[in-house]
Amino acid sequence: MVKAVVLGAAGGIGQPLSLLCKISPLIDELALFDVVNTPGVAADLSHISSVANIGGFVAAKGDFKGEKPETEEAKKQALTGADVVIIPAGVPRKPGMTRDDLFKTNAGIVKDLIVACAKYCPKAAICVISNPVNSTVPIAAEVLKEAGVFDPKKLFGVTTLDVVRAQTFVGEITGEKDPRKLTIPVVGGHSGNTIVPMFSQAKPSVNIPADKLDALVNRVQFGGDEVVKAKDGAGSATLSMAYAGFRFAESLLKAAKGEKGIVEPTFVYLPGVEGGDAIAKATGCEYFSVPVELGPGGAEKAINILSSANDYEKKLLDEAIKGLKTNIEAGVSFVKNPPK
Ligand SMILES: NC(=O)c1ccc[n+]([C@@H]2O[C@H](COP(=O)([O-])OP(=O)(O)OC[C@H]3O[C@@H](n4cnc5c(N)ncnc54)[C@H](O)[C@@H]3O)[C@@H](O)[C@H]2O)c1
Ligand SMILES: O=C(O)C[C@H](O)C(=O)O
Repeated sequence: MVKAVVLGAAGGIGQPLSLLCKISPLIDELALFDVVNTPGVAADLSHISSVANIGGFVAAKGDFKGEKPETEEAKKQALTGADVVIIPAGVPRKPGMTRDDLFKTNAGIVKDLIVACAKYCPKAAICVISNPVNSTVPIAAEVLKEAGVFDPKKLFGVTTLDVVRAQTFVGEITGEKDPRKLTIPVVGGHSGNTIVPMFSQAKPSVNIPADKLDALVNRVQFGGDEVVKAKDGAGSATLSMAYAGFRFAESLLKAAKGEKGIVEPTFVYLPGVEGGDAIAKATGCEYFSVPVELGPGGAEKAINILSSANDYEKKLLDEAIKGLKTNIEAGVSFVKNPPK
Protein backbone atom coordinates (compact mmCIF):
# COMPACT_ATOMS: atom_id res chain seq x y z
CA MET A 1 0.00 0.00 0.00
CA VAL A 2 1.67 3.22 -1.11
CA LYS A 3 0.09 6.53 -0.16
CA ALA A 4 1.09 9.80 -1.88
CA VAL A 5 -0.09 13.26 -0.86
CA VAL A 6 -0.02 16.49 -2.87
CA LEU A 7 -0.14 19.72 -0.83
CA GLY A 8 -1.21 22.62 -3.05
CA ALA A 9 -3.05 20.13 -5.26
CA ALA A 10 -5.52 22.58 -6.81
CA GLY A 11 -2.84 24.81 -8.30
CA GLY A 12 -1.13 25.12 -11.66
CA ILE A 13 1.40 22.42 -10.79
CA GLY A 14 -0.80 20.58 -8.30
CA GLN A 15 -3.52 19.57 -10.77
CA PRO A 16 -1.39 18.01 -13.52
CA LEU A 17 0.91 16.50 -10.87
CA SER A 18 -2.12 14.93 -9.20
CA LEU A 19 -3.24 13.59 -12.58
CA LEU A 20 0.15 11.92 -13.11
CA CYS A 21 0.00 10.44 -9.59
CA LYS A 22 -3.57 9.20 -10.18
CA ILE A 23 -2.55 7.25 -13.29
CA SER A 24 0.64 5.84 -11.77
CA PRO A 25 0.49 2.11 -11.01
CA LEU A 26 2.98 2.78 -8.17
CA ILE A 27 0.42 4.69 -6.07
CA ASP A 28 -2.50 2.97 -4.30
CA GLU A 29 -3.88 5.92 -2.39
CA LEU A 30 -3.69 9.59 -3.30
CA ALA A 31 -4.70 12.46 -1.03
CA LEU A 32 -5.02 16.02 -2.29
CA PHE A 33 -4.90 19.00 0.06
CA ASP A 34 -5.21 22.68 -0.76
CA VAL A 35 -6.78 25.75 0.78
CA VAL A 36 -9.32 25.75 -2.11
CA ASN A 37 -10.99 23.49 -4.68
CA THR A 38 -9.55 20.05 -3.87
CA PRO A 39 -12.94 18.30 -3.60
CA GLY A 40 -13.62 19.25 -7.23
CA VAL A 41 -10.17 18.22 -8.45
CA ALA A 42 -10.44 14.91 -6.59
CA ALA A 43 -13.97 14.23 -7.88
CA ASP A 44 -12.79 14.87 -11.43
CA LEU A 45 -9.71 12.62 -11.12
CA SER A 46 -11.70 9.92 -9.30
CA HIS A 47 -13.45 8.99 -12.57
CA ILE A 48 -10.17 7.84 -14.10
CA SER A 49 -10.08 4.05 -14.16
CA SER A 50 -6.66 3.67 -12.57
CA VAL A 51 -5.35 1.97 -9.42
CA ALA A 52 -5.22 4.82 -6.93
CA ASN A 53 -8.08 5.64 -4.58
CA ILE A 54 -8.33 9.38 -4.27
CA GLY A 55 -9.49 11.83 -1.60
CA GLY A 56 -9.76 15.62 -1.67
CA PHE A 57 -9.17 17.54 1.58
CA VAL A 58 -9.65 21.28 1.80
CA ALA A 59 -9.09 24.00 4.40
CA ALA A 60 -12.10 25.64 6.03
CA LYS A 61 -13.48 28.41 3.77
CA GLY A 62 -11.21 31.45 3.78
CA ASP A 63 -8.75 29.87 6.21
CA PHE A 64 -5.49 30.53 4.36
CA LYS A 65 -3.37 30.42 7.51
CA GLY A 66 -4.68 27.06 8.73
CA GLU A 67 -6.04 28.49 11.95
CA LYS A 68 -9.40 26.68 12.15
CA PRO A 69 -9.78 23.17 13.62
CA GLU A 70 -11.49 21.94 10.41
CA THR A 71 -8.35 22.88 8.45
CA GLU A 72 -6.16 20.99 10.88
CA GLU A 73 -8.49 17.99 10.58
CA ALA A 74 -8.26 18.13 6.76
CA LYS A 75 -4.44 18.14 6.94
CA LYS A 76 -4.54 15.27 9.42
CA GLN A 77 -6.77 13.15 7.19
CA ALA A 78 -4.73 13.92 4.09
CA LEU A 79 -1.32 13.26 5.63
CA THR A 80 -1.88 10.33 7.97
CA GLY A 81 -0.22 7.20 6.56
CA ALA A 82 1.64 9.06 3.81
CA ASP A 83 4.74 7.49 2.29
CA VAL A 84 5.52 10.44 0.06
CA VAL A 85 4.40 14.06 0.28
CA ILE A 86 4.88 16.41 -2.68
CA ILE A 87 4.57 20.14 -1.97
CA PRO A 88 3.83 22.62 -4.78
CA ALA A 89 1.87 24.97 -2.45
CA GLY A 90 2.58 28.68 -2.62
CA VAL A 91 2.63 31.63 -4.96
CA PRO A 92 4.45 31.62 -8.32
CA ARG A 93 6.49 34.41 -9.91
CA LYS A 94 5.25 37.17 -12.16
CA PRO A 95 7.50 38.91 -14.72
CA GLY A 96 10.16 41.05 -13.01
CA MET A 97 10.23 38.95 -9.84
CA THR A 98 13.01 36.68 -8.61
CA ARG A 99 12.31 33.46 -6.77
CA ASP A 100 13.61 35.14 -3.62
CA ASP A 101 10.74 37.63 -3.90
CA LEU A 102 8.42 34.68 -3.14
CA PHE A 103 10.08 34.05 0.23
CA LYS A 104 7.84 36.51 2.09
CA THR A 105 4.70 34.50 1.27
CA ASN A 106 5.95 30.97 0.70
CA ALA A 107 8.27 30.63 3.73
CA GLY A 108 5.27 30.69 6.09
CA ILE A 109 3.18 28.39 3.87
CA VAL A 110 5.92 25.77 3.72
CA LYS A 111 6.67 26.09 7.43
CA ASP A 112 3.01 25.44 8.38
CA LEU A 113 2.67 22.50 6.01
CA ILE A 114 5.86 20.89 7.32
CA VAL A 115 4.62 21.33 10.91
CA ALA A 116 1.64 19.20 9.83
CA CYS A 117 3.90 16.63 8.12
CA ALA A 118 5.99 16.35 11.31
CA LYS A 119 2.80 15.67 13.28
CA TYR A 120 0.90 13.34 10.97
CA CYS A 121 3.48 11.58 8.75
CA PRO A 122 6.91 11.99 10.36
CA LYS A 123 8.38 9.10 8.39
CA ALA A 124 7.22 10.19 4.94
CA ALA A 125 9.59 11.27 2.18
CA ILE A 126 8.97 14.99 1.60
CA CYS A 127 9.56 16.60 -1.80
CA VAL A 128 9.57 20.41 -1.73
CA ILE A 129 8.72 22.17 -4.99
CA SER A 130 7.62 25.55 -3.53
CA ASN A 131 10.06 28.37 -4.27
CA PRO A 132 12.56 29.59 -3.35
CA VAL A 133 13.70 25.96 -2.99
CA ASN A 134 17.17 27.09 -1.80
CA SER A 135 15.43 28.50 1.30
CA THR A 136 12.22 26.45 1.66
CA VAL A 137 14.19 23.20 2.08
CA PRO A 138 16.27 24.60 4.98
CA ILE A 139 12.98 25.89 6.47
CA ALA A 140 11.52 22.38 6.22
CA ALA A 141 14.64 20.83 7.78
CA GLU A 142 14.62 23.26 10.72
CA VAL A 143 10.92 22.62 11.40
CA LEU A 144 11.48 18.86 11.32
CA LYS A 145 14.55 19.24 13.58
CA GLU A 146 12.52 21.27 16.09
CA ALA A 147 9.86 18.54 16.07
CA GLY A 148 12.57 15.90 16.65
CA VAL A 149 11.67 13.94 13.49
CA PHE A 150 14.22 15.14 10.93
CA ASP A 151 15.52 12.37 8.68
CA PRO A 152 17.82 14.03 6.12
CA LYS A 153 17.49 10.97 3.88
CA LYS A 154 13.81 11.79 3.46
CA LEU A 155 13.82 15.53 2.66
CA PHE A 156 14.32 16.59 -0.96
CA GLY A 157 14.30 19.91 -2.78
CA VAL A 158 12.98 19.12 -6.24
CA THR A 159 15.48 20.42 -8.82
CA THR A 160 14.50 17.88 -11.49
CA LEU A 161 13.11 20.56 -13.81
CA ASP A 162 16.65 21.92 -14.23
CA VAL A 163 17.80 18.45 -15.28
CA VAL A 164 14.86 18.04 -17.65
CA ARG A 165 15.63 21.44 -19.22
CA ALA A 166 19.33 20.58 -19.57
CA GLN A 167 18.42 17.33 -21.36
CA THR A 168 16.02 19.12 -23.70
CA PHE A 169 18.28 22.06 -24.55
CA VAL A 170 21.33 19.85 -25.12
CA GLY A 171 19.20 17.58 -27.32
CA GLU A 172 18.27 20.60 -29.42
CA ILE A 173 21.99 21.29 -30.01
CA THR A 174 23.25 17.73 -30.52
CA GLY A 175 20.23 16.49 -32.46
CA GLU A 176 19.44 13.71 -29.94
CA LYS A 177 15.86 12.69 -30.78
CA ASP A 178 15.10 11.27 -27.32
CA PRO A 179 16.76 13.64 -24.82
CA ARG A 180 15.70 11.36 -21.93
CA LYS A 181 18.62 9.14 -22.94
CA LEU A 182 21.03 11.90 -21.89
CA THR A 183 22.17 11.97 -18.27
CA ILE A 184 23.19 15.54 -17.52
CA PRO A 185 23.87 16.36 -13.89
CA VAL A 186 22.75 19.80 -12.75
CA VAL A 187 24.04 20.76 -9.30
CA GLY A 188 23.95 23.64 -6.81
CA GLY A 189 20.55 25.15 -6.13
CA HIS A 190 17.38 26.12 -7.96
CA SER A 191 17.58 29.78 -8.96
CA GLY A 192 19.57 31.74 -11.54
CA ASN A 193 23.30 31.30 -11.18
CA THR A 194 22.99 28.87 -8.26
CA ILE A 195 21.96 26.36 -10.99
CA VAL A 196 25.10 24.71 -12.39
CA PRO A 197 24.80 22.29 -15.31
CA MET A 198 27.88 20.05 -15.52
CA PHE A 199 28.03 19.12 -19.19
CA SER A 200 31.53 17.69 -18.68
CA GLN A 201 29.91 14.88 -16.66
CA ALA A 202 27.18 14.05 -19.19
CA LYS A 203 26.63 10.41 -20.09
CA PRO A 204 26.99 9.62 -22.91
CA SER A 205 29.42 12.50 -23.30
CA VAL A 206 28.12 15.47 -25.25
CA ASN A 207 30.00 17.84 -27.48
CA ILE A 208 28.83 21.41 -27.01
CA PRO A 209 30.48 23.81 -29.49
CA ALA A 210 32.49 26.42 -27.52
CA ASP A 211 30.54 29.29 -29.09
CA LYS A 212 27.25 27.81 -27.81
CA LEU A 213 28.28 26.96 -24.25
CA ASP A 214 27.64 30.32 -22.52
CA ALA A 215 24.17 30.61 -24.07
CA LEU A 216 23.32 27.02 -23.16
CA VAL A 217 24.38 27.44 -19.53
CA ASN A 218 22.40 30.69 -19.35
CA ARG A 219 19.31 29.01 -20.79
CA VAL A 220 19.41 26.24 -18.18
CA GLN A 221 19.98 28.76 -15.39
CA PHE A 222 17.21 31.07 -16.54
CA GLY A 223 14.81 28.60 -18.19
CA GLY A 224 12.22 29.47 -15.55
CA ASP A 225 12.32 33.13 -16.62
CA GLU A 226 11.67 32.10 -20.22
CA VAL A 227 8.36 30.55 -19.14
CA VAL A 228 7.44 33.38 -16.74
CA LYS A 229 7.93 35.85 -19.59
CA ALA A 230 5.93 33.78 -22.09
CA LYS A 231 3.06 33.35 -19.60
CA ASP A 232 3.03 37.14 -19.25
CA GLY A 233 1.65 37.46 -15.72
CA ALA A 234 -0.24 34.15 -15.63
CA GLY A 235 2.39 32.36 -13.53
CA SER A 236 5.45 30.19 -14.04
CA ALA A 237 6.20 26.68 -15.27
CA THR A 238 3.41 24.29 -14.27
CA LEU A 239 3.14 21.48 -16.83
CA SER A 240 6.87 20.83 -17.23
CA MET A 241 7.14 21.09 -13.43
CA ALA A 242 4.37 18.56 -12.92
CA TYR A 243 6.26 16.21 -15.27
CA ALA A 244 9.53 16.83 -13.40
CA GLY A 245 7.95 16.54 -9.94
CA PHE A 246 6.28 13.28 -10.87
CA ARG A 247 9.51 11.97 -12.38
CA PHE A 248 11.26 12.62 -9.07
CA ALA A 249 8.47 11.09 -6.95
CA GLU A 250 8.34 8.07 -9.25
CA SER A 251 12.11 7.57 -8.84
CA LEU A 252 11.66 7.67 -5.05
CA LEU A 253 8.85 5.13 -5.18
CA LYS A 254 10.75 2.77 -7.50
CA ALA A 255 13.82 2.96 -5.24
CA ALA A 256 11.63 2.35 -2.18
CA LYS A 257 10.43 -0.84 -3.85
CA GLY A 258 14.03 -2.02 -4.19
CA GLU A 259 14.91 -0.98 -7.75
CA LYS A 260 18.66 -0.40 -7.88
CA GLY A 261 20.81 2.23 -9.57
CA ILE A 262 18.32 5.10 -9.44
CA VAL A 263 20.15 8.42 -9.30
CA GLU A 264 18.51 11.86 -9.40
CA PRO A 265 20.05 15.25 -8.64
CA THR A 266 18.20 16.75 -5.67
CA PHE A 267 18.76 19.47 -3.06
CA VAL A 268 19.55 17.71 0.23
CA TYR A 269 20.98 18.36 3.70
CA LEU A 270 24.45 16.99 3.03
CA PRO A 271 25.68 16.14 6.54
CA GLY A 272 22.83 13.64 6.88
CA VAL A 273 23.49 11.71 3.69
CA GLU A 274 26.35 9.25 3.15
CA GLY A 275 29.09 10.93 1.13
CA GLY A 276 27.61 14.36 1.83
CA ASP A 277 30.12 15.54 4.42
CA ALA A 278 32.95 15.83 1.90
CA ILE A 279 30.74 17.90 -0.43
CA ALA A 280 29.63 20.14 2.45
CA LYS A 281 33.26 20.67 3.42
CA ALA A 282 34.36 21.42 -0.16
CA THR A 283 31.52 23.89 -0.81
CA GLY A 284 30.98 25.35 2.67
CA CYS A 285 27.25 24.68 2.13
CA GLU A 286 25.20 22.27 4.21
CA TYR A 287 22.59 22.07 1.47
CA PHE A 288 23.39 21.40 -2.17
CA SER A 289 21.81 19.67 -5.11
CA VAL A 290 23.98 16.76 -6.22
CA PRO A 291 23.24 13.44 -7.88
CA VAL A 292 21.83 11.24 -5.13
CA GLU A 293 21.49 7.49 -5.25
CA LEU A 294 18.00 6.62 -4.02
CA GLY A 295 17.10 3.48 -2.10
CA PRO A 296 14.50 2.03 0.25
CA GLY A 297 15.52 4.52 2.97
CA GLY A 298 15.44 7.55 0.66
CA ALA A 299 18.74 9.33 -0.11
CA GLU A 300 21.28 6.52 0.20
CA LYS A 301 24.35 8.29 -1.10
CA ALA A 302 25.40 11.73 -2.32
CA ILE A 303 27.68 11.38 -5.33
CA ASN A 304 30.53 13.87 -5.44
CA ILE A 305 30.93 14.92 -9.05
CA LEU A 306 31.98 18.45 -8.07
CA SER A 307 35.61 17.40 -7.75
CA SER A 308 35.52 16.46 -11.46
CA ALA A 309 34.39 19.94 -12.57
CA ASN A 310 36.43 21.52 -15.36
CA ASP A 311 37.76 25.09 -15.00
CA TYR A 312 34.66 26.60 -16.64
CA GLU A 313 32.37 24.71 -14.24
CA LYS A 314 34.54 25.57 -11.23
CA LYS A 315 33.88 29.26 -11.88
CA LEU A 316 30.13 28.59 -12.12
CA LEU A 317 30.28 26.65 -8.86
CA ASP A 318 32.07 29.49 -7.07
CA GLU A 319 29.30 31.90 -8.12
CA ALA A 320 26.60 29.42 -7.14
CA ILE A 321 28.04 28.87 -3.68
CA LYS A 322 27.98 32.60 -2.87
CA GLY A 323 24.26 32.89 -3.63
CA LEU A 324 23.37 29.60 -2.01
CA LYS A 325 24.92 30.49 1.34
CA THR A 326 22.71 33.59 1.63
CA ASN A 327 19.57 31.67 0.57
CA ILE A 328 20.22 28.82 3.02
CA GLU A 329 20.88 31.22 5.88
CA ALA A 330 17.60 33.05 5.15
CA GLY A 331 15.68 29.78 5.45
CA VAL A 332 17.41 28.62 8.63
CA SER A 333 16.95 31.94 10.40
CA PHE A 334 13.26 32.16 9.37
CA VAL A 335 12.64 29.21 11.71
CA LYS A 336 15.30 29.89 14.35
CA ASN A 337 14.52 33.61 14.68
CA PRO A 338 10.92 33.89 13.43
CA PRO A 339 9.88 37.32 12.17
CA LYS A 340 7.81 39.16 14.81
N1 LIG B 1 10.99 23.60 -7.87
C1 LIG B 1 10.72 23.97 -9.09
O1 LIG B 1 11.43 23.64 -10.02
C2 LIG B 1 9.49 24.79 -9.38
C3 LIG B 1 9.01 24.90 -10.69
C4 LIG B 1 7.86 25.63 -10.94
C5 LIG B 1 7.21 26.28 -9.89
N2 LIG B 1 7.70 26.16 -8.63
C6 LIG B 1 7.01 26.80 -7.49
O2 LIG B 1 5.88 26.02 -7.13
C7 LIG B 1 4.93 26.86 -6.44
C8 LIG B 1 3.53 26.65 -6.98
O3 LIG B 1 3.46 27.08 -8.31
P1 LIG B 1 2.06 27.02 -9.11
O4 LIG B 1 2.33 27.54 -10.46
O5 LIG B 1 1.44 25.68 -8.94
O6 LIG B 1 1.20 28.10 -8.29
P2 LIG B 1 -0.40 28.21 -8.19
O7 LIG B 1 -0.70 29.53 -7.58
O8 LIG B 1 -1.03 27.87 -9.49
O9 LIG B 1 -0.78 27.05 -7.17
C9 LIG B 1 -0.37 27.06 -5.84
C10 LIG B 1 -1.42 26.37 -5.02
O10 LIG B 1 -1.00 26.39 -3.66
C11 LIG B 1 -2.16 26.56 -2.88
N3 LIG B 1 -1.83 27.01 -1.53
C12 LIG B 1 -1.50 28.25 -1.09
N4 LIG B 1 -1.31 28.23 0.23
C13 LIG B 1 -1.51 26.97 0.64
C14 LIG B 1 -1.46 26.32 1.90
N5 LIG B 1 -1.17 26.99 3.02
N6 LIG B 1 -1.74 25.00 1.96
C15 LIG B 1 -2.04 24.32 0.82
N7 LIG B 1 -2.09 24.87 -0.39
C16 LIG B 1 -1.84 26.18 -0.48
C17 LIG B 1 -3.01 27.57 -3.66
O11 LIG B 1 -4.36 27.57 -3.25
C18 LIG B 1 -2.81 27.06 -5.08
O12 LIG B 1 -3.81 26.13 -5.44
C19 LIG B 1 5.46 28.28 -6.61
O13 LIG B 1 6.14 28.66 -5.42
C20 LIG B 1 6.45 28.17 -7.75
O14 LIG B 1 7.44 29.16 -7.70
C21 LIG B 1 8.82 25.44 -8.36
O1 LIG C 1 10.84 30.14 -12.59
C1 LIG C 1 10.08 29.96 -11.65
O2 LIG C 1 9.78 30.85 -10.84
C2 LIG C 1 9.44 28.61 -11.47
C3 LIG C 1 10.42 27.49 -11.42
O3 LIG C 1 11.33 27.62 -10.38
C4 LIG C 1 11.10 27.21 -12.72
O4 LIG C 1 12.30 26.96 -12.73
O5 LIG C 1 10.40 27.19 -13.75
